[in-house]
Amino acid sequence: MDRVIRIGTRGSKLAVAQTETVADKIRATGAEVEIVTVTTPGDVSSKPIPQIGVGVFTSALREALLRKEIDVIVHSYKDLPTAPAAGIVLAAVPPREDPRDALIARDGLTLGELPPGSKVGTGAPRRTSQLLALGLGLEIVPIRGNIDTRMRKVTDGELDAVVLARAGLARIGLVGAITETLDPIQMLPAPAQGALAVECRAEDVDVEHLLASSLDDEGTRAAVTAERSLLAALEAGCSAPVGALAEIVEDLDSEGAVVERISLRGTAAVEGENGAVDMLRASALADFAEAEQLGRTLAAELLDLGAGALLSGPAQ
Ligand SMILES: NCc1[nH]cc(CCC(=O)O)c1CC(=O)O
Repeated sequence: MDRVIRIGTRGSKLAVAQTETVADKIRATGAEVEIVTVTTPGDVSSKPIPQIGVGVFTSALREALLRKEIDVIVHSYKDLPTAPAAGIVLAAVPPREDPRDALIARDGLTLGELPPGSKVGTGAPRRTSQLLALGLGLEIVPIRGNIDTRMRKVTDGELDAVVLARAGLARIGLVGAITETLDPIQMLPAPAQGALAVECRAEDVDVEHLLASSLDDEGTRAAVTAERSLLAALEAGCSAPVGALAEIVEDLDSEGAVVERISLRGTAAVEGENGAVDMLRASALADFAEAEQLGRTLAAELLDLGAGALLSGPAQ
């Protein structure tokens, strides 16, 4: 590569940390890399995400990419809208971090140890509905802001606990604060949680190849494709009460040879009786090459169960 590759990132500690890991991998190929910080409306406003609009964090970066102010974007994959962006390709999906959600509670408590009435902070309808559906009598308090701000609410005693993505905490060196990593049986992560999406301009073929060869992980791409296809087929976005987790598992084919397949679990929150929250759940297995179809199949099953009437807005 005979030019400097400019990677755009949001200014948050998490965004910068994940951009630096990607930058290091690209530098290892011998290419020269520069990191450019782009401020997005989502960083400036403190309103709840559903009010600012989906994709607030990504649009500003994508506009800068198309204006050629930057050449590469590193996104938290789960924050991307499901609709494709014109002129932009997903050049690489690097190996995923642990996709699970994590609890950070006072006094080292786990979810089951929090007494009824405990205040748990989260701004995500998906986390809110799954927490409420556990029937623990928790009081969900809407919060947002970066990871440090959310954690401080527990240290300050304003909240008993917060729920955050384990991957984000790991990337900024804070896994030590986790008091429980939540089992996906209790809390299915957001589609693509823990994964990164590395984009470039569609016409920038040299950069696309460099990113694909130095960063892409086939297994992560397949898993995330299945999860996001489920989300898209439910016509839901990144702030929907939808959880999904795909895992690559070993299975035997009809001749007894070991093959890799994709196992997908999904959940969607709908309004139950008397304003209660019902979590619909379903699972399915498919061949490795059928990720996209697997997501659609599972979405169809959830729709059959009643997922057409997803809880809307922050499910408080
Ligand atoms: N919506 C904010 C956001 N986007 C990505 C992550 C964490 C890292 C990841 O999931 O890749 C977070 C914070 C969180 O949910 O705790």
